[in-house]
Amino acid sequence: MAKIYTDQDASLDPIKDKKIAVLGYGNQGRAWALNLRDSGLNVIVGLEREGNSWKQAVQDGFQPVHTEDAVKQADIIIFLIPDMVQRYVYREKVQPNMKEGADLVFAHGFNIHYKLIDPPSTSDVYMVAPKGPGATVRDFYTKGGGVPALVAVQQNPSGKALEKALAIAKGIGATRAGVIETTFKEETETDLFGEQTTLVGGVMELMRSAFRTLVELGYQPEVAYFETINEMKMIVDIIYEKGFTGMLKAVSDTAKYGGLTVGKFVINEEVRKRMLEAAEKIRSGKFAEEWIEEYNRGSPTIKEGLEEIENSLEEQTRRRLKEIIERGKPKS
Ligand SMILES: NC(=O)c1ccc[n+]([C@@H]2O[C@H](COP(=O)([O-])OP(=O)(O)OC[C@H]3O[C@@H](n4cnc5c(N)ncnc54)[C@H](O)[C@@H]3O)[C@@H](O)[C@H]2O)c1
Ligand SMILES: CC(C)(O)[C@@H](O)C(=O)O
Ligand SMILES: [Mg+2]
Ligand SMILES: [Mg+2]
Repeated sequence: MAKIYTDQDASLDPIKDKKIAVLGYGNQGRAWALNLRDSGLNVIVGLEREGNSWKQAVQDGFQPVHTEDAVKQADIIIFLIPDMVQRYVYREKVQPNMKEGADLVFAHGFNIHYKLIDPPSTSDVYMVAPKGPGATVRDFYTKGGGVPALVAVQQNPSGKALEKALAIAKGIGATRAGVIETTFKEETETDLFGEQTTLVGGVMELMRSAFRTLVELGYQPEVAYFETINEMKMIVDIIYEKGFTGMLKAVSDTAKYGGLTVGKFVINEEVRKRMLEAAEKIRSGKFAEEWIEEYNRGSPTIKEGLEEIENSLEEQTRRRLKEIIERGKPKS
C-alpha cells in the first residue's frame, strides 16, 4: 500500500527559517512561489533575464533577481525551469554559486533519474511532484484545496530530507489533499508514461482521430467538434467527481452498451501493446535520449507539431465555436 501523508503529517517548521529560491516563474514556478509565500515562507524568485517571467513576478509583488544571485542566498533551491534547461543552469549558475549543503529540489525526476545532474553528496536532493498543471496548483490553493503530489528523496545527508519535502508539499497546498511517497525512478517513468499515452498525447489523439473520422464521413465539423472534443470536459468532470461508475450512471443505457463494447474494440490489445512499447522506451532511457537530441536540434518536432495543430480543422472549428462555448459556461 502506498504511504500517504496529509496536513497533520507535515509541518512547515523544517523550512520556516530557510531561504527558498524558486528558479523559474512559468507554469509551476509561479504557482509554487505564490503558494509558498502565501504559506508564510521566505521565497526569492531567481530568473535568467528580465523578460516576461520577470515582469509577471514583479506584477505579483516579487523582486526577482538573477539565478546566480538567488542561488547564492538560498538554503533550498527549487528547479522550476524546463527539464531540458535544468542541467545547463545547474552546471553554469547553480553549482558554482550554491552554499555548501543547500538542498536541491525538483518537481519532476527527469534530470536526476537520467543522471543529467550529478549533485554534490553534501546536498539533500528531493522531489515534490504535483500531479496536475501549475495553474491548477495555484487555483486549488487559493480556493482552500490542493493538488495531490508525489514526494521522493534521492539524497539525504541531513537525515531531514523527507520532512523538508513534506514541508514544501504543505507550503504549496498538496498535503491538504494527500501526498504519496515514491522514488525518482517511479515518478519519472510514470509521469512520462501518463503524459504520453493519456493526459497529453493519448487523449488529444483520441479526440482528434474521432473528430477527423466524423468529418471524413461528411458530417459537419461543428457537430463533430461538440461530439468528440467539447463534451470531453463534461464527461471527464463527472469521472473526476464520481469515478467511472458515476459517469456510466450519468449516461444513457445506449451509451453504456456502446461504450462498454465499442470502447474495448477501438482501444484494443494492439493499443495496449503500444502502451507497453512506450513504457519500455521510457524505462530503457531511449525516450530521454530522443528528447535530448530533439532539444539539441532546436525542438523542430515541437515547433512543427504546434503549428500543425494551430492550423488544424479542429482548432479552426474551435475558434468558430468559441463564442458559443464561452456563452454557455456557468456564470458562478
Ligand atoms: N507544467 C506543469 O504543470 C508541470 C507539472 C508537474 C511537474 N512539472 C515539472 O516542473 C518543472 C518546470 O516545468 P514548467 O512546465 O513549470 O516549466 P515552464 O516551461 O513553465 O518554465 C518556464 C520558466 O523557465 C524559465 N526558463 C526557460 N528557459 C530557460 C533557460 N534557458 N534558463 C533559465 N530559465 C529558463 C522561463 O523564464 C520561465 O520562467 C519541470 O521539471 C516539469 O517537468 C511541470
Ligand atoms: C501537467 C503534466 C502533464 O502532468 C506534467 O507532467 C507536465 O510535464 O507538464
Ligand atoms: Mg511531466
Ligand atoms: Mg505530470
